[in-house]
Amino acid sequence: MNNGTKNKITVLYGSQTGQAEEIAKQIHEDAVFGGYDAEVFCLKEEGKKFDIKEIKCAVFVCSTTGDGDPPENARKFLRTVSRKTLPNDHLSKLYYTLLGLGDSNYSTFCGGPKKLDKVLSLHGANKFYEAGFADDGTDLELVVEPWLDGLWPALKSYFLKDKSHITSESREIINNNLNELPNSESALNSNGEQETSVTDLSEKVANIEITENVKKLETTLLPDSILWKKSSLSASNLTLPPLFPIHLEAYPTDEEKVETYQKNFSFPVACGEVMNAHVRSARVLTQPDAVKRAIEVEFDVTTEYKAGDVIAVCCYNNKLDVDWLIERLGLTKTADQKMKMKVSSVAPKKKEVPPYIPEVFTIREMFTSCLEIRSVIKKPLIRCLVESMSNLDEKRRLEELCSRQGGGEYMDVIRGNMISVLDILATFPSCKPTLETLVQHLPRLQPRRYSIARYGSNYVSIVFNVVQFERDSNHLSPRSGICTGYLEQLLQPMIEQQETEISLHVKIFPTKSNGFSPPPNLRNNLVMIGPGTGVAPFIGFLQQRQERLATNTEAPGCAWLFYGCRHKERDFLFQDELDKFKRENILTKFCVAFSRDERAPGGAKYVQDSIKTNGEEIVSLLLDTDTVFYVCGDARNMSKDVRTCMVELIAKYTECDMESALCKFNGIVSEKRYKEDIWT
Ligand SMILES: Cc1cc2nc3c(=O)[nH]c(=O)nc-3n(C[C@H](O)[C@H](O)[C@H](O)COP(=O)(O)O)c2cc1C
Repeated sequence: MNNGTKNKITVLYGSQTGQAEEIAKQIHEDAVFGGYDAEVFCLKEEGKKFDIKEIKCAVFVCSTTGDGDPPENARKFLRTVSRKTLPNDHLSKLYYTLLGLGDSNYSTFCGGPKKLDKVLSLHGANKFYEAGFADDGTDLELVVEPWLDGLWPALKSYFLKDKSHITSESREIINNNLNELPNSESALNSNGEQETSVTDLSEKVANIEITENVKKLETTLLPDSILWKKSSLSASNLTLPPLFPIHLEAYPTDEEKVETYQKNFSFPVACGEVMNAHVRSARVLTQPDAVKRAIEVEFDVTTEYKAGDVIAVCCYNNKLDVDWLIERLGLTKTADQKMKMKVSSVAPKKKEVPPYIPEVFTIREMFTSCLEIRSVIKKPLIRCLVESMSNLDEKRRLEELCSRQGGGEYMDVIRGNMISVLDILATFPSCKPTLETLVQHLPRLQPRRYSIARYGSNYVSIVFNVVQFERDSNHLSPRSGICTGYLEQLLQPMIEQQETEISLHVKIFPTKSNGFSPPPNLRNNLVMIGPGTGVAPFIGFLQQRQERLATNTEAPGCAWLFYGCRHKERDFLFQDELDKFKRENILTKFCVAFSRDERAPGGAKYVQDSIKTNGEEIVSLLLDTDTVFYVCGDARNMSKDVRTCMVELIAKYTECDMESALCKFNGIVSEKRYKEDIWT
């Protein structure tokens, strides 16, 4: 990749929850490694750290938030460059490319980066490499990796050649790269976009689900063979990704150790300090025979929260996983010694120790609280692991999995089974990576975000389901989700004793708004759709409505909740609270669906069945500009089914075809009257 001369690249990012920022910083690092004179800035630093009019070659990485909006830290930049007083071609000296991040579960896919792309080109900027739009709803890597593979040759051409030819050439590069992947749907069209429609999405999701179920079964039946699955590449020549040297060095120290979580290094999503919140109470909301266990935990807080706010919980890796990893790496003897980390003296300039690694740490603590040891392993780390292997068969298999030719197998075997570095270490005994390799390659352990349910001047509560994964290929105990497993284990003594004498603390912090907050006026009609733990934020919405109603003088709009769970007697969350809200007319309408109970004829199974039953009224609310719809919960099925249901109802009750109904529905979304807070 070394480009010989010091050509200058500026990487600019707009990021709401940190993914675009992370990718931008990686591009910057790779560019420096490749010999470019590279710099990286957040878009909000325009006018302070960089001046867009002075930049000749920029790589933008930008995500989407809210309903197709640019991230908060990109908005001022967009306003600045599109100021009416500026000449139309004021960016004509700028050559740029753009990587957009979005999620096709949302109705305006990649709205933020597409806006940015449009604004840049409207003001005369020239594209030297086709934009890529990556989908967090399926897998960002599907587009990010081939886009990055194409970026370097495109940059090289840009610095060498006549710029006017570059766009079509680079489009070819990225499409060729994408076509190598199993999911050729991801190839970009001539506008560099991935288009999706409501129906495309539900088909795609159905297919993913079927494959996932098959894979789950394979995982359970043939745990040891997932990574050894017969490869079609056994006779192929392989092209491996570049091998980045390890530039970190850990060494023992006698220095004093100060207890900090990830060195108190800031989280991009934070909008306030991390606090060690005291746990006021914890209770299980479901019955013991429920399929999923839902827990509500209440924290004492000093920051005032309001309905619709989201908090982040700092979590820790599972102790069994950490112990196993330490033993597997042969680090048992040194695991509790005080260590420091430095950049090795032979490393290229500008390399640094990850800023979230504490000055003085123990290996055990670092694996517990700093690194994602369970996240899906990425190709650059696999490439590094290859170097550490002595067994040739094992080595070849890992080479296949990280090779360009093995793109399909990587997606299928590694991503499809959520294979982590632990699984690789368990399957390939000759793999012996150093501690430094893992610190350099494993991502930072991220806090997990939860919408607040109940709130008061000095407390908030959140609700979570304990996520259970079937089992692992490495014979460790069945595992839970990282954060929900951590919370469940921590809270268990309090749950069992049903008292608050036990003193527990959890590190939490407030996060930037995601736009999912109740309408400003009580006169607005409110339609809430939240099955399962998706009901949590609506408890806060209803609590706020109750407070407003107590002092209100104007006529309030309606408040309608569609809720769903499996069994009335087992997992009906907040039943007492919701019944009370209904009795007191704070909730004006309440529809509940039970998916696994014997139903009376016509009884609803899913929320969308209840919505259909009330179709005419729902459509009149959709068309009423005083109404806001909120959907919270599962992105894979529920949110898509509800959206399809809304479009079908519009078609039926306004007597139009599906295309015009979809158009009307999209209009409602862009008016920000249909909001979603969904997760996969
Ligand atoms: C609250 C919220 C709203 C979002 N809204 C959209 C959206 O309207 N359209 C879209 O394509 N993606 C949307 N996304 C998906 C993000 O853009 C995607 O997950 C991206 O990878 C996040 O990158 P970031 O961490 O740099 O912000 C949304 C994500 C969140 C959490």
